[in-house]
Amino acid sequence: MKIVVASDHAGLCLKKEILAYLEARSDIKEVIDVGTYSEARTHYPIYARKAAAKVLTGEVDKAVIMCGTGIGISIAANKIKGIRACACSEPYSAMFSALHNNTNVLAMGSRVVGVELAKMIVDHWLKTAYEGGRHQIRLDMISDLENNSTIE
Ligand SMILES: O=C[C@H](O)[C@H](O)[C@H](O)COP(=O)(O)O
Repeated sequence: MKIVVASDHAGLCLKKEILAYLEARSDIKEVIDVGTYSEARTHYPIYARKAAAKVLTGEVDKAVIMCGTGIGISIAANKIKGIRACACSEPYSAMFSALHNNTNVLAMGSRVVGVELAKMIVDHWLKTAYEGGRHQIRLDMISDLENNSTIE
């Protein structure tokens, strides 16, 4: 499996920890870090977009993205067609986002979760496969929203 990681300045410290954690795992073939690389204040949509691009081109399988809360960067990622991002601060939601929603992006907040909890969230997310079945009609409905998002 290949993973891209990304963060703004606020998520940088957690991203460094998660990057090292993923690189140490034997089941992860490659981890790509698309920034940010310094603590200089920046803007999370830039990094949501960079990570999403890697997922959508198929260069990587999934993305783990971080900002202060995980909220802004997940909102940005979810604006990109084909991205299903979840912002998680506990493992249960991460696991069910994979099982039911086939999420391809996991967002976390470095000002919200500690490093060990974040690793546990990543573990549960990565080890859980999409269940398909009844959930696919809902994902198809989400795709319809992406293609026709004007609400009358
Ligand atoms: O949802 C937004 C993120 O948490 C940002 O990381 C946060 O807003 C950045 O805040 P600041 O510019 O005050 O570091």
